[in-house]
Amino acid sequence: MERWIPQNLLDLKCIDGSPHAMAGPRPVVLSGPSGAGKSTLLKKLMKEYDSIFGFSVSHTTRNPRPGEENGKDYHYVTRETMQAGIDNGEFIENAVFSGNMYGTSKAAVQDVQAKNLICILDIDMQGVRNIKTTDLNPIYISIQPPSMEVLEKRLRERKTESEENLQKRLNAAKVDMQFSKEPGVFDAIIVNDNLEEAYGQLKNALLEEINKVKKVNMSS
Ligand SMILES: Nc1nc2c(ncn2[C@@H]2O[C@H](COP(=O)(O)OP(=O)(O)O)[C@@H](O)[C@H]2O)c(=O)[nH]1
Ligand SMILES: Nc1ncnc2c1ncn2[C@@H]1O[C@H](COP(=O)(O)OP(=O)(O)O)[C@@H](O)[C@H]1O
Repeated sequence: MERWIPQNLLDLKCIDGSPHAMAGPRPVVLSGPSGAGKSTLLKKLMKEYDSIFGFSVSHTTRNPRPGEENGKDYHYVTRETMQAGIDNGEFIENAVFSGNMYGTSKAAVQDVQAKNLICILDIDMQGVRNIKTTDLNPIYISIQPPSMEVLEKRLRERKTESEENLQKRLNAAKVDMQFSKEPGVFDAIIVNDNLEEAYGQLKNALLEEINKVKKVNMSS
């Protein structure tokens, strides 16, 4: 078994032991406004391809929603714990969204890559900007709602947010929708109107990486 000492981000690619090898398939970043359907789509993907994709479990200071599990949806932590982890260099990126801290720890990505799975990150646009300064080299996919009106309706019907939080998310969504139009930021932009169609587009965007993993799995 290869001993792993994560010293810097480069090591995240070195699960086969070779220092600069593009060992596994590329990770996948899903971004887009809160309520656009990122969780819904990635859960569908992980259900259909459970031996191919693994979720990078972020840390957050927000409270768990009913049905969410610590360690599965997020690692729920206090601000003090999160800040200590950041100060200690344990995070690849971190951001404040709607008043709460969120971040991807090195361990979250490492856990998935150590299983030779494609690591999926669900992160906001600050996370996208920050990941772009690292050498993680993921495929960037933006999930967008068909309109602000539909987004608001879906967020309200999800019934997870207070009115104040909902407004914060809608304001952030406007900025996010502009950001997604910046050329070169995303490899694919998927408008989640009809869920099945959006899911089909997502699978299509990831087909090459899915096939890479299938090939490796078949030969091992
Ligand atoms: N930068 C960054 N953003 C994250 C991370 N985890 C989640 N987010 C983003 O934080 C935002 C709020 O997430 P959440 O509270 O789960 O609400 P939801 O997106 O409405 O379900 C979303 O845009 C997520 O993509 C992370 O580790 N880093
Ligand atoms: N294509 C769709 N049509 C209708 N409702 C959808 C669609 N995609 C997602 N939803 C619903 O919209 C809400 C927001 O989706 P969610 O996956 O939680 O978004 P995000 O993770 O981007 O915040 C959820 O209640 C979800 O069931």
